[in-house]
Amino acid sequence: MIEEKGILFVLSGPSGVGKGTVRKALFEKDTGLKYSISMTTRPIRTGEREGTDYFYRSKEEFEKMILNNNLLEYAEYVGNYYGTPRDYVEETLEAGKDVFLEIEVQGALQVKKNFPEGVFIFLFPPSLEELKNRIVSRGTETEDLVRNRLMAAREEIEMMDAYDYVVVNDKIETAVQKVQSIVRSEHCKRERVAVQYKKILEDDLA
Ligand SMILES: Nc1nc2c(ncn2[C@@H]2O[C@H](COP(=O)(O)OP(=O)(O)O)[C@@H](O)[C@H]2O)c(=O)[nH]1
Ligand SMILES: Nc1ncnc2c1ncn2[C@@H]1O[C@H](COP(=O)(O)OP(=O)(O)O)[C@@H](O)[C@H]1O
Repeated sequence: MIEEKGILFVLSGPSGVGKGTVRKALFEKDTGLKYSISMTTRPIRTGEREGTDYFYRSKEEFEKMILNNNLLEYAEYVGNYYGTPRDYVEETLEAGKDVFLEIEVQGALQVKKNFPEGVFIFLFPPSLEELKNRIVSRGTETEDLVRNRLMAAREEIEMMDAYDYVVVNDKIETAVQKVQSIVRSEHCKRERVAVQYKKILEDDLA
């Protein structure tokens, strides 16, 4: 019996494309995926909870974690740090469970260096116009920041080639279904490898 490790799935894409929205809808379904809760220095928002949405830490605590190599990746994003705790990801994968990260593009590219066997999904806006509408309608950004985010989005979109899959986030439910299909299809790939390996062992014994 071969011990199967879990699969690391990474959902990423430009700010405002709908990563958080798609991830939340995905986790309402029974996928068996384990969500890796990130560490951040940004202030907690009303309705959020420590240890559910994020682990909220001071800048000093976060920088200590960087120095101790406790983060699989981290990025500075709009003045705050965000990072993925290394132990949770490694231990969960080791236990044979799949891990799901929802992170911005710089972080996803760092993960790809450490975990090239991960499955990288790029969430793509239906158009730049719609991306702008989503950033504006969320109402969290000033006009200048909206412009900065759109400029950053153009650069982020250029990174798309580094990803295994691209999902257009037109209708939320369709995008979620596509991500679910990717998860299922990756399971089938692993199963195929496992079956082939088993067959080789049996052939050797025959
Ligand atoms: N690199 C990295 N990005 C993260 C992490 N956790 C969340 N993010 C990203 O940080 C960005 C800002 O997240 P947040 O402050 O929750 O705001 P919102 O998602 O824009 O409402 C989003 O693009 C998240 O996907 C992480 O652990 N690492
Ligand atoms: N498929 C979609 N259609 C319309 N609006 C969407 C869709 N997905 C997300 N949104 C909206 O776009 C805004 C940005 O979504 P959010 O999940 O915060 O993006 P991100 O996490 O990528 O920054 C939110 O107001 C959200 O409700």
